[in-house]
Amino acid sequence: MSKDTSAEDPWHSGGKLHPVLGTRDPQLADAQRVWGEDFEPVDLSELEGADPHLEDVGEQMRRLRDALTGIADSGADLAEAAELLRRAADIVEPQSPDQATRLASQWRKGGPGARRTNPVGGTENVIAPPLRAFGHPDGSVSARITLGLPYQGPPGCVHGGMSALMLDHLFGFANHWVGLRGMTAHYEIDYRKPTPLLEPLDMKAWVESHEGRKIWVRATIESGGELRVEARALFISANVPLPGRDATAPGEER
Ligand SMILES: CCCCCCCCCC(=O)SCCNC(=O)CCNC(=O)[C@H](O)C(C)(C)COP(=O)(O)OP(=O)(O)OC[C@H]1O[C@@H](n2cnc3c(N)ncnc32)[C@H](O)[C@@H]1OP(=O)(O)O
Repeated sequence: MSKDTSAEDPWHSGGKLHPVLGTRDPQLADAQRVWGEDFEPVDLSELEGADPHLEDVGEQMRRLRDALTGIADSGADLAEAAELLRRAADIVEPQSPDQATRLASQWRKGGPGARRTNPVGGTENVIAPPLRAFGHPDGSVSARITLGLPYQGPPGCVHGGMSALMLDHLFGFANHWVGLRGMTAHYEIDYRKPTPLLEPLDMKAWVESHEGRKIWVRATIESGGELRVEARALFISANVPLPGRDATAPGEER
């Protein structure tokens, strides 16, 4: 059976998807018409963290990131913090292999790939919000996030590039959730209303159709029940050479 992740997120209580204004709300029956009667979304559960200390460092770095942005006029004394951070960097840097080595290590057979380090959902990446996606039995995926000052574009609003980044990533999950995989080839986005900082954003993405290597996807961002951003993209199934390996073996792309 398909996995119902609704209990893990209060927004999804009852397993009902939040209605999306102005767009079609795809249902399991629709998905089955596209994917066949046997349609069953794949498991999108999170990977276990590699190291609790690494997870903790990521969490503390994000706390700092959020606390530091816009602090300049507050009169805060940052001398001790700067010294502690210098010491932390002095401890970690000598232990960290060069980036090419780490890249190859991520993509070793059975490795995590970029799941824990990507710039959108990676809990080990300080620039990631991090966004967590949930899959639904109707074939869509969703995420809820409240973004703070580090992601500001227009005054009090989310940077449009950040919205585009998050939705592109969610497209990837929408593909994955229904057993497809591709790269963004063409991407269109409409910013319908400003997207606020400091308020929950409800994101949703789904595969609308696919034919051969082409996968058409759609996504939305809502806040306060209002549509803020709508996006459409064409993904093309493609294999990418894996860092540190001679060639991409079939079935080993990620
Ligand atoms: C759980 C995992 C979560 C992770 C989420 C991560 C999501 C991240 C998503 C991304 O960020 S992907 C990174 C950004 N994208 C890229 O870097 C892709 C760069 N582009 C390419 O590598 C190639 O253009 C591509 C592989 C997409 C296609 O090249 P190909 O040489 O394999 O295909 P080709 O150019 O022959 O096109 C195949 C078909 O697609 C069509 N096509 C390709 N690009 C198109 C385009 N831009 N617009 C419209 N149609 C396009 C093309 O016309 C053709 O149609 P027909 O078969 O009908 O002739």
